[in-house]
Amino acid sequence: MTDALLPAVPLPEAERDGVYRAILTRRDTRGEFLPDPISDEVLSRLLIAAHHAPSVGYMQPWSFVLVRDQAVRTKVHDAFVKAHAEAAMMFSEDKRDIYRSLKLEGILESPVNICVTCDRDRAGPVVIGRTHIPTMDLFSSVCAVENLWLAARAEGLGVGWVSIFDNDTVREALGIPPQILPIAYLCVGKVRGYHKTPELQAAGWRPRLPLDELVHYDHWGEARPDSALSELLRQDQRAVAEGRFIDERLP
Ligand SMILES: Cc1cc2c(cc1C)N(C[C@H](O)[C@H](O)[C@H](O)COP(=O)(O)O)c1[nH]c(=O)[nH]c(=O)c1N2
Repeated sequence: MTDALLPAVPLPEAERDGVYRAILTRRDTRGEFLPDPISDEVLSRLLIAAHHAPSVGYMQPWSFVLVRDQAVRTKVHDAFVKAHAEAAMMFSEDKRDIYRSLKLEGILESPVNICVTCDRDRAGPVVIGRTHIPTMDLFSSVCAVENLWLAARAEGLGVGWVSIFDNDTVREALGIPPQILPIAYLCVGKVRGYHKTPELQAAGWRPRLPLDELVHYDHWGEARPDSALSELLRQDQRAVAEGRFIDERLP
């Protein structure tokens, strides 16, 4: 079986920059949603992006439940409120007030919610690439989520992932059958704008970690802080933080 190869050359500069721009300015959006509906044309493009994600054994285990119905969304929101109160008590006292002050969902304000699921039986019991690591199908659905998220950023939309609820309550609200796993509950819509830094970072919850310290060489724990790559990683990360990456760090 042969298939013509596309030339493996970099994308034209503006397109390449656009990919990096989408990645670097993508945000988890919660409090900025506008009620404007999303057109079917845009929604179709987002779903096309999601459907072209990589998947283990080409399983394409995902499905997408589009949720606009207010009654259904209210059930999901109720589940969030309950879990959110429970979650607050799990954090140490010094973090509890910050946690409670964070806006962590846009279920009712966004015009559409999309639940991305995983059908673990979609390609039969034996799947190329899942034979020894059974969770690979779950990760494939997450790849679809990230594709959708980046496409939404390219379209000027916001996406907020909500995972603070009991999954079975959400499954019941959406009528998802027992053999299908809800993977991601996404709030999608037009937004007033994107925060420049992740909200949890701005709130002092956690900083972005130094990338060069997350890279190991040949063996776990083997660091090369003085290598040329480590220095580049530090410079590139600084350039991202200062908004100079696309202008200064791409050739
Ligand atoms: C699997 C998973 C689950 C969640 C999230 C993300 C992911 C990947 N995030 C969003 C998360 O807080 C956010 O991605 C990080 O704080 C980084 O911010 P940016 O995405 O870069 O804006 C998220 N955000 C939120 O407000 N409520 C939530 O329940 C969740 N759940």
